[in-house]
Amino acid sequence: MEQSHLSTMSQHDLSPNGHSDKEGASRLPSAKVNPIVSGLSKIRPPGSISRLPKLRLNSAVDSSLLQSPIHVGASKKNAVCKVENMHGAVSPNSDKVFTDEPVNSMKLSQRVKFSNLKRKSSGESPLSKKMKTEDSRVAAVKASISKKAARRSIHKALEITRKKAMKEAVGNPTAKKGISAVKQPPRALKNPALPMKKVVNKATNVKSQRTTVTATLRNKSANANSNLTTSSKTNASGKKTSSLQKKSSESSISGRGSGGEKKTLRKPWDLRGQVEDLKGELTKANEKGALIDDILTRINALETENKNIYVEKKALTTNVSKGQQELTDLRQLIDENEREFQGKLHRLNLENEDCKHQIQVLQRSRDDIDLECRKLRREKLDAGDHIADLNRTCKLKTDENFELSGELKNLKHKLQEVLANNQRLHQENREFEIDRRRLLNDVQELKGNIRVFCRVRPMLASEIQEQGNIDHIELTGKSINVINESNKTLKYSFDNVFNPEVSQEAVFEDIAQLVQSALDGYNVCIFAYGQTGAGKTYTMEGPDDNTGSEHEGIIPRAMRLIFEKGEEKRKFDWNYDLVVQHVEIYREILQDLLDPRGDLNKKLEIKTVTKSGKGQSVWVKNLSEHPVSQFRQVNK
Ligand SMILES: Nc1ncnc2c1ncn2[C@@H]1O[C@H](COP(=O)(O)OP(=O)(O)OP(=O)(O)O)[C@@H](O)[C@H]1O
Repeated sequence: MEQSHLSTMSQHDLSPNGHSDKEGASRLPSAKVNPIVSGLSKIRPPGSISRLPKLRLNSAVDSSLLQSPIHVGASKKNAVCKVENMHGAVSPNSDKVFTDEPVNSMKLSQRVKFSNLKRKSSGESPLSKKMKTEDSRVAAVKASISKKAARRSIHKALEITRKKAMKEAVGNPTAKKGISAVKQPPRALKNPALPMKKVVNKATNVKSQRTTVTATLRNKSANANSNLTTSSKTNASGKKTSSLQKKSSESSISGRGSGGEKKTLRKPWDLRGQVEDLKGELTKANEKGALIDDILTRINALETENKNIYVEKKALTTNVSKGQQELTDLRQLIDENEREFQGKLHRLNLENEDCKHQIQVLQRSRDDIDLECRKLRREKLDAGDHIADLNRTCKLKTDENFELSGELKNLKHKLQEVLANNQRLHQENREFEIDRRRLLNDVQELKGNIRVFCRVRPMLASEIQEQGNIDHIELTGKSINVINESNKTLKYSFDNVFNPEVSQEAVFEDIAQLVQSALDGYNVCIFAYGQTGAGKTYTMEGPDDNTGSEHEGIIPRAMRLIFEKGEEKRKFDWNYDLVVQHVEIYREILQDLLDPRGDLNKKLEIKTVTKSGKGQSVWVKNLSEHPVSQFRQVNK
């Protein structure tokens, strides 16, 4: 039954909020296994001994003592404490010290965090080292309160207390009052939650009561009932003391001891027996007092330890807060770094894809280049063969060139001779040209500067149909014989007479010399005269319909000859600039036929300019000029 009570109390004490919370206990399995850690983890401020938790000891306390609600005091070092069996939830097989002090939930949660941090951390952090140190200290404290050590301390204290009590009992005559005081339980001891300072005060009262009991034993003559009555007057506990005294008396009559043992009923006159009983109780009280002294000593040690742990835990808490803040900062930094890393990773993946694509393109290009290289190597081999052939050919050509160089030298020499000869011929040609011009001009002058040709056109089909053949005109060389109506022959002589069968080319042969005279720098005028339909237009220009170059008239043929003669003269360093003017005189009115504006009202005037030594030059004022360099420009 004691053990089951212990288990229940342990679970309740370890709840995070200090109440009977099984759920809270279940969340803290480690606290269940080692409850002293939780009790010590609740750090008290230095000097607050009144709030220290009550300690529960293990089987070092006698079972009868635990069952009996006897409160005793011990005088060792004037330290007083109490032990109650009602809270002595100590396991007989356990060396652990328990406390019913509510455990601070925050501290426990912090401890759980420490454990979590310790588990999460792969290395040995300073916090985990501190926790390990704390656990080792707790283990040391538990070991110090081992069963054997407690028994030795209790026996020693009881021995000392017994001797002191016997000495005082012999010399104290007022023992009768103390008997009732011994039986009187202090009010503070009924309340397990009383502060430790009050417990100490009550224990001081118990000490004085124990001294009184010793005095009573020394007298050996006091009446138990009367003593019990008298002690109620001197006891500071008042009414409660009287009630306890009555309980003690009844207990004595009923014959059962406080430890549940069966006691022998003492007769009222059996003072010796009663003294023996009191001695036994005194012995037990002394044992309890020694035990209390030992416990107080350990309490002081634990308080000191508690203070140190408090300071350490405060420092650890500060360090943990800093560590948590650092951990939070590190996590934020890790998150930022992770986001940045993810962004960089994404960019790198994209770049990687681009690189892969570029690599594929480059690989294809490399394959193409390899193919091209193989092709070029083959071409190189072919080119090598070709170069060899070319070298051979070049060598042959070099030899040939050497031979040709000799020939070239000879040719150059000949060329020099030809050039000299050409120069000579050129000079001769110039002289010949001058002679030719002079002779041509003489011929033209001999022929006459004004020459008249007569051209008889053939009869048209319509004329033949209307008039038939004409037989009254006879052509004889350079004259025409006309038989008039009186049958008289009239002879007309000309520089030349062209019969109807003479072609345009034949007519132009005589005209061509005049063109040469014009190119030689002489003024030439060719015009046709005759009645309507005589054939002037045909002779000068050609037929209306384009029937071919053989029917071209004098003007186109003269123009072609001018350009041809000009090109020939260029070979002999002659340069000609040709301009064209085209004017029509109709009814004494001049008309510019090449006027680009087509101004028919433009007034043209024939002017004559006298040049010194060159006679007169005729020109038409306001007549447009058109430079030409090719025949097709004028044959439109
Ligand atoms: N030598 C020729 N051979 C063949 N046909 C010719 C010859 N001369 C003129 N004719 C023809 O005679 C016709 C009249 O000729 P053309 O128009 O040249 O006369 P014209 O003197 O210019 O007349 P007009 O003064 O009225 O202009 C034309 O049909 C032309 O083809």
